[in-house]
Amino acid sequence: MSQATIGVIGGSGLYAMEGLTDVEEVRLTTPYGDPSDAFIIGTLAGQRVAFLPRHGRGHRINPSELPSRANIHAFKQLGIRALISVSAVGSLREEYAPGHVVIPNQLFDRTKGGRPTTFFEQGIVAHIAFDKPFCPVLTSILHEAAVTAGATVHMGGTMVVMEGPAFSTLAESEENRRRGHDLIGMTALPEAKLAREAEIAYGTLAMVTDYDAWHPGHDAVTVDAVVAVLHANATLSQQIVAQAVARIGADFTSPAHSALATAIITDRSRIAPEVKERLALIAGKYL
Ligand SMILES: CSC[C@H]1O[C@H](OP(=O)(O)O)[C@H](O)[C@@H]1O
Ligand SMILES: Nc1ncnc2[nH]cnc12
Repeated sequence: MSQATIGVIGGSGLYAMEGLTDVEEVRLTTPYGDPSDAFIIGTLAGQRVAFLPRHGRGHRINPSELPSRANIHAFKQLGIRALISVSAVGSLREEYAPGHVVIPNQLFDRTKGGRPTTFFEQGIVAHIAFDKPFCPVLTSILHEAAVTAGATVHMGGTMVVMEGPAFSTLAESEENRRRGHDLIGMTALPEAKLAREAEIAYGTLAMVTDYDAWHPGHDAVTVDAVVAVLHANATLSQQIVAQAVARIGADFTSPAHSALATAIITDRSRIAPEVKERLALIAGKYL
């Protein structure tokens, strides 16, 4: 079975990773269905890295339909300890301009409740701590990497995750600003929550592509405008990822790696064998 220590999940505009050597393509299956696509595993900065395009090659899967449990389960099968998410985001703040990079430190859930958000169900209950939804260790590595790559980068910010796929109305965009949110996207949840349940450190490299709907001096967001900014910054995002990979050593540790130690509340003697089997990879050592 192929193994890697660092995962990269590419969002809009990032469907392949440059600079990988000794590349293999791996298709995985999981108890939660198939991941978004085959994984591309290769060596970057001396480390085995597994890349997955979140929306599939050709961008076929919408944010509500993403198989996030399958994706995270498959990263866990590969042995991933740090997962870098690259995401295209709208900005809700003047200072976070299109072309800039933001490393968010908070999430606010405005999805509509249809996305499976946990591995722990149907006979087992776990409540993970999620006050810090992004791994602080990985977050600071991503920040350093972005500085080194020469990006205009902002550390911190709250990303609101909306359901989509339509972009926000003007009223919604203004309300998100009144609430103090800084960025908007459609995919970081439940992905970040599931990564935490799987004890994988998770951090987001947010590529600002637009000012959403609120900015009086900018047109409403369109896919064409988002893609144009992403294309202009494609090399930059790849360089940041490469810099981050080089900084995530073999000894990388994160508080996320023990997230389940105090989270499972169910009486172990009452967990059915088939439930234990389904969760063997995610939580076996605690069951
Ligand atoms: C193409 S604009 C909207 C689309 O882009 C973002 O995707 P990702 O987070 O995977 O980069 C956003 O969440 C929407 O899915
Ligand atoms: N304005 C926006 N709203 C939601 N997701 C986005 N991804 C990129 N721009 C976005």
